[in-house]
Amino acid sequence: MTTTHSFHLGLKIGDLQGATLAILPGDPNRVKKIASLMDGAKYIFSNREFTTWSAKINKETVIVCSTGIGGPSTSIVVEELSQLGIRTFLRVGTSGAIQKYIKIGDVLIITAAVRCDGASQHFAPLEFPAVADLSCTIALIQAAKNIGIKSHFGVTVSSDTFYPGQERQDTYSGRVIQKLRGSMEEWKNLGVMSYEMESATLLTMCLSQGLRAGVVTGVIVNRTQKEIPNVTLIHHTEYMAMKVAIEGAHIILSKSNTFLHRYAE
Ligand SMILES: O=P(O)(O)O[C@H]1O[C@H](CO)[C@@H](O)[C@H]1O
Ligand SMILES: O=c1cc[nH]c(=O)[nH]1
Repeated sequence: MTTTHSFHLGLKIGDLQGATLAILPGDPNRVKKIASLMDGAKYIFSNREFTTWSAKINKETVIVCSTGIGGPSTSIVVEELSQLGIRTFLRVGTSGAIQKYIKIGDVLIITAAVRCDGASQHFAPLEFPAVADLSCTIALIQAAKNIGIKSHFGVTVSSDTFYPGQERQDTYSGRVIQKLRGSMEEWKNLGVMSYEMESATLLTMCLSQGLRAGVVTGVIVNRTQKEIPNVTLIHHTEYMAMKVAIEGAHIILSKSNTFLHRYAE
């Protein structure tokens, strides 16, 4: 199915100039920053939490579009951009580490997500795994290496809420419902790296519909030490994750990368 105008993103097919890859930050304020790190950054449209710019990598158009926070708005972005021709999605976001060995400022390449969201269940039953595309994951790992950033790869939990779903106790009510008490310790013991809020929806949607998706997040807090991130540490970490996403896009679009192309075709 194709459409000429998207209801939420406000995009027309011509705006994409044949782009097949989109970089998806959560925060609309990150869109211009990401596009400006590439060639020919151009504002396209903004509506609600969805801001869209385009830019070029090696003369090929790449779309940068914010998802807002959480699965429901992410699912809208993936649906409307895939209707307009996008086939590869790279999420770039922030996350809270739950393993002691992960430091603030490290980047996490997400291979799979624990589906503690609601939106992904509208696309595939819970037994279906939220797994990243292998070629995107390899490209992001290579990208972090090229840039010289410390990266880890593994699983994240995607939660619908920032506070109780990630077992934060220091809240207005101080209450975490019984079902979620001890959940952080459990994920930690199972080797999960982090919490964030969109990957499960993105990865489930893409894997179940023949689309490619990869995820890189910058670690802005370590939950084994602290509940709330320190805002002064966020910008550098965000910047490093953005650099990895752009370099990853570069690798994915590079025609000389025969291994990735053979794998993806
Ligand atoms: O920085 P972004 O991409 O928004 O990602 C993380 O930050 C938000 C919560 O503060 C959630 O969207 C979470 O997934
Ligand atoms: O702890 C964190 C940090 C960023 N985003 C999240 O969802 N959780």
